Amino acid sequence: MSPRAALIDGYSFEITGKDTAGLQDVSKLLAPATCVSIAFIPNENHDARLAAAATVKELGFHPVPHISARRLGSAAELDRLLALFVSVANVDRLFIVAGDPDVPVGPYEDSLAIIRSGLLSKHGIRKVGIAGYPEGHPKIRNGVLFEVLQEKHALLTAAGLEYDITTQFSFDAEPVIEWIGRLRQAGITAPIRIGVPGPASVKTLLRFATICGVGASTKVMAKYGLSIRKLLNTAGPDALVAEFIRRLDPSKHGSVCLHFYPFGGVGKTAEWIRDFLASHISK
Ligand SMILES: NC(=O)C1=CN([C@@H]2O[C@H](COP(=O)(O)OP(=O)(O)OC[C@H]3O[C@@H](n4cnc5c(N)ncnc54)[C@H](O)[C@@H]3O)[C@@H](O)[C@H]2O)C=CC1
Ligand SMILES: Nc1nc(=O)c2c([nH]1)NC[C@@H]1CN(c3ccc(C(=O)N[C@@H](CCC(=O)O)C(=O)O)cc3)CN21
Repeated sequence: MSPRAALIDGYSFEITGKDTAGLQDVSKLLAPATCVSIAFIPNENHDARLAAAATVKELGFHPVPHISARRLGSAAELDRLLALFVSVANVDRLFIVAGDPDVPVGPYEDSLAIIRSGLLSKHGIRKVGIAGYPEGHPKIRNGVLFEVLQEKHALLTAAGLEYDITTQFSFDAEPVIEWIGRLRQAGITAPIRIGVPGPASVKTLLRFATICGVGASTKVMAKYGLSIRKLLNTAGPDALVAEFIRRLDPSKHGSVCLHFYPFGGVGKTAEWIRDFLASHISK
């Protein structure tokens, strides 16, 4: 494997319950033991999330269920859900996020509340993923995001839990590279998974950008190959990933790899990864 492919080697992948059959179809294209996250989206229930985790495990991958703090009704619900993830899919890692609701439906306001609950250790969780926002968050001030990141670092480290940071997807490498540099300067050495979109139509990418609160200036859209006059065109992360390969320096930016958000296109994303690795392996 060339150093150019090192960024993509160790990549992770994200699905929803509805992508399970699609993942089965392309499972041979993905590296064994890939971390596959299961998003906690509002129109799916726990049964769908559990079935997805079980399939991910059966296919030889590591299931990484998302836990959305604000969408949980009670501590008992979280306790039961974690027990089920362990029993149906041997889950030992989770991605903990606050979630999009403006008002929490139950007792957990944010991901720190889940980390503090003690339930992770109770269920044998050893690795935790948390979110990072190189371009900020529409509802959370940058100062708060940074303080919370440092608090999570302190709490997770003190609890003896390994953790990594997955970034919100982005169409622009510049702010992501800058943000990684700032984190490293602040002494945060955790592995970072850079969120990148899989290949999808311009229409799909813009719809998900809206759903997830990700902005895209005209300049950034043009650089990524997104034209609002050509909504049916497909745009892939080729140039974005090439820029990361060109500019990331392991001695300065530490452990960094890619996290793919396929936005419904699990097959297309898996093929993109296979083709990318094939074209970089000998270079
Ligand atoms: N990056 C990802 O893959 C995903 C991101 N999200 C987004 O995550 C956001 C924050 O999650 P974390 O980074 O875990 O934050 P967090 O749990 O670390 O919270 C940081 C601070 O922001 C506040 N906050 C969190 N969510 C909020 C919301 N929806 N509205 C207003 N204030 C909020 C919290 O009260 C806390 O003060 C969610 O709002 C959502 O937009 C949701 C699912 C997946
Ligand atoms: N703010 C925010 N919320 C999230 O839930 C989220 C992020 N950001 N960033 C990255 C990932 C992407 N995730 C998502 C978000 C929504 C769907 C979703 O709603 N899917 C719908 C289809 C929506 C559509 O096609 O318009 C579905 O039914 O699968 C899937 C994955 C979860 N994550």
